[in-house]
Amino acid sequence: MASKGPEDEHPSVTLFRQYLRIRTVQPKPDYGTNPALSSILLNSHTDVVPVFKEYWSHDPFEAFKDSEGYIYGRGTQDMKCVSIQYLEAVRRLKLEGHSFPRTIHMTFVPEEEVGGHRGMELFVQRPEFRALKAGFALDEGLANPTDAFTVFYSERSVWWVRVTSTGRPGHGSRFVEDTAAEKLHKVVSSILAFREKERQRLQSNPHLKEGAVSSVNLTKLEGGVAYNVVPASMSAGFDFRIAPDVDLKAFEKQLHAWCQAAGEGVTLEFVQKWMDPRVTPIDDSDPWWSAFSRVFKDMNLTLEAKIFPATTDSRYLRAVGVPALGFSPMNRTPVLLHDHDERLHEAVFLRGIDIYTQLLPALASIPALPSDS
Ligand SMILES: CSCC[C@H](NC=O)C(=O)O
Ligand SMILES: [Zn+2]
Ligand SMILES: [Zn+2]
Repeated sequence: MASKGPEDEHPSVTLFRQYLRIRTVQPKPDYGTNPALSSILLNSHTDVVPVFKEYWSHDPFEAFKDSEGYIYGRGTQDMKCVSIQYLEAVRRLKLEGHSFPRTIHMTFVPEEEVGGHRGMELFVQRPEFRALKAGFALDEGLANPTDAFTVFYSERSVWWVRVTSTGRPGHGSRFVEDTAAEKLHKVVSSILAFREKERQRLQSNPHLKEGAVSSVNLTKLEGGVAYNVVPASMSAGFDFRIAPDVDLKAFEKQLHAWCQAAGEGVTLEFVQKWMDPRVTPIDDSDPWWSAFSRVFKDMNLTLEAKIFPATTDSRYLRAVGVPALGFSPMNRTPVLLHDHDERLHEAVFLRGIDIYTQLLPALASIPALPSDS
């Protein structure tokens, strides 16, 4: 038989035959026609966050698809969709016989959900990363419930701060002076007042988006041994997300000042402390942005540029000088990352592949730039 359809063929054979169709013929193999130019890096992380299975309508690891076409599963939005969309767009472009001046690399990295410290943070320091010669990167974004797509050009700096207050212990029935709890309460009040100020600033200005103001939440309280023992030490944990225009040195001083104002024996330590916020240019004079945004104009799609409210591996890429945009092609989709019933409609997923199929040629065809030499 000359050619069997893929339906009754072993998938390994199909894959083999697809590989054979890619024209890697010397002396002009089609794996990026101008290796002197910097490459396009398509990054995605493979890890996902845990689930509370009992709150899910379907098993979060079964990839259940309902009768309307919604696919349920941990990672449908964050960000297994994007990994497969990259692969499918590249596969489509290869099957159509395209090749571009710039090489396209895909990285599938671990550990993003716990800070990327043993993932992208290490990888960007490796010679293997430098060998990729990445000139521009795409990484994850967020869904947008409206018709528009969101793209992220920066992100807030994450600071996880543990404030420890020490004071005099004693019997729970007495007015003990200088307790750890009183002083911790003062710091908590100062920080929550800052939180309220930022919340009001966001609420009162419709032009401001979530990522443009700083946020903080009190996420941990630790201390105490018994109801009738005043503890000598108590601590509070805070998750700060600091807007990219904030002077971080000055903000750190402010944190110390709040601790000092609470009294003696109040100290702070950092569990996460990002000090290098970067902004990827999004003006039309920037060739990467110009190519990226032009595709949306040509496809008649609306694009909203924002600051990512949380953190992604893009920060490590930007910090080593690779301009990165956070983009997950999910419009008309509620933001359900890390949530119960995380899901994505198959039509939105498939449309995302179409978008990458337009985006990748545009980015990989940008002619030589001053930054390439
Ligand atoms: C600093 S480690 C935490 C990384 C995590 N990233 C995605 O959710 C976040 O909380 O933003
Ligand atoms: Zn993610
Ligand atoms: Zn996540």
